[in-house]
Amino acid sequence: MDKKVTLAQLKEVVQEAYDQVKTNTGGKNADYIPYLANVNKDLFGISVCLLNGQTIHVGDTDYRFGIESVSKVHTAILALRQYGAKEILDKIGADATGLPFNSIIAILLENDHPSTPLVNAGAISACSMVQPIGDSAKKWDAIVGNVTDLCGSAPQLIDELYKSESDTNFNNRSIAWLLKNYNRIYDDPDMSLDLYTRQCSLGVTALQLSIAAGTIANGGVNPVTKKEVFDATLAPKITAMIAAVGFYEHTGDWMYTSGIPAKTGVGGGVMGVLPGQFGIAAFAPPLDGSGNSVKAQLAIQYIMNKLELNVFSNNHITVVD
Ligand SMILES: NC(=O)CC[C@H](N)C(=O)O
Repeated sequence: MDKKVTLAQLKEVVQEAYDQVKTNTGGKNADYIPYLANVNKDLFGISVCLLNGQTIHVGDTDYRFGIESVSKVHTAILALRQYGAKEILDKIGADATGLPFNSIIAILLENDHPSTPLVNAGAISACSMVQPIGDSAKKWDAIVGNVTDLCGSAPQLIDELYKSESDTNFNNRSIAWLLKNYNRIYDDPDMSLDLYTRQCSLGVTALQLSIAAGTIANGGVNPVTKKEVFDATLAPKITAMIAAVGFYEHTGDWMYTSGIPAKTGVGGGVMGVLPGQFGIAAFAPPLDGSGNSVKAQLAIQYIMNKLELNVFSNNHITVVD
């Protein structure tokens, strides 16, 4: 069913979601990365990017927060661009782990396979694959350039977060070297881990993330800059990965209750992709027990349900003047 909504009606729904969720006090900031524990817990913003490039934003959508695991999507796209869909499936995979994002057991259970670029193991593996192999500075330029193209503007490294995370990422160090043991790291393990840690420390806004989501929803063409960032054939691949594991061990519950493939990060960001319709992002630091922003989840669920949209239904909206 195709439903016509005006931009004003859509704005009203986003504003309602914001008003309903703003006072929620559930969850708490990530504290295993010291920087994140100190971010203002009351920050909250929602941004929607339509495929004609219009954006709707409410709340703190210009605040730069740590992109964290949402960056896994961006770098998976870069790896897909550089290697193609088949090689990424063979070398990393596109599977759900059903386990927490930083699980070591998942690597062992999957016969040494990192499962997907959207959990820590696969993301470190993806960073190792970024070309040119062996050149950390050029790899970093490629990672940042790709994030910039997807978001339509540049991210900024949050130095304090990078330092905080580098000083405490012992679990990820184990993952990098375990993967090396299984020949699943395709460059120097310490360099690959450092690139991963640095990309997680990029500061982005909810507005930027909604544009990145809009680029995926729009088949690889950035709706705002109109630049073709990646080939349209890769869009369903990356969305399939997000749908399979975007909320880690709670991905099934998330898809069931929200109907939108979305990826979370412990900085409090969530980025959702509704193919052919829009990209959405919400940001609020307090997290549930699995590291997913409580308010961002509620806000996106509210909007999807209110508009009666679902990636598994036949409902569409057309935004009219
Ligand atoms: N879920 C996340 O956002 C985790 C990202 C964080 N940089 C980590 O590796 O632990």
